[in-house]
Amino acid sequence: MSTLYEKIGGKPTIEKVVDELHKRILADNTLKPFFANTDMVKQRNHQITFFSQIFEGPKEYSGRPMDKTHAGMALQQPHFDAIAKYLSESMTVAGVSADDTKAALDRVSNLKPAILNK
Ligand code: HEM
Repeated sequence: MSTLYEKIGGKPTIEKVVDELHKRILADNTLKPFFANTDMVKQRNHQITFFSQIFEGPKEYSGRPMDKTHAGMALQQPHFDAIAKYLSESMTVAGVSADDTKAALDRVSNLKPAILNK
C-alpha cells in the first residue's frame, strides 16, 4: 500500500504545493503580517519537510512543534480556515486528486487544536 506522500507524487509535488501556498498567504492582507519577520526560505524548507512527514514521507522535519510555533500569535478559526483553503487550492493546482487533497486536509485539521493553542 502506498503512502499519501507517494500517491501525491512525493517531494516535487510538495515543493510545488508549498510554493503555491506561500504565494497565496503573502497575497492575503489578513495573513501576510504574521510572516513579516519570518525567513521565508527557511519557512519553505520547514513546510516541505513538515508536510512530507505528516503525509508519511521521510521524517526530516527539524522545526518546532505546532503548539510552540504558533503560541502567542492569538490565531483564531478564520486564520486556520484561510490557510486550509489555500492549502486545498494549492494541492489542486499541483495536480493532487480531490480524494488525496481531502485526506491531506484531514491530517492538517487534526493539528488545529495545537495550532490554535485551544
Ligand atoms: C493550517 C495549518 C498550519 C500548518 C500545518 C502550519 C505549519 C507551520 C510550520 C511547519 C511552521 C515552521 C515552524 C518552524 O520553523 O519551527 C510554521 C511557522 C509559522 N506559522 Fe504556521 N501552520 C499552520 C497555520 C498557521 C496559521 C493559521 C498562521 C497565521 C495566520 C500561521 C503562521 C505561522 C508563522 C508566522 C510561522 C513562522 C514563525 C516564525 O517565523 O518563527 N500558521 N507553521
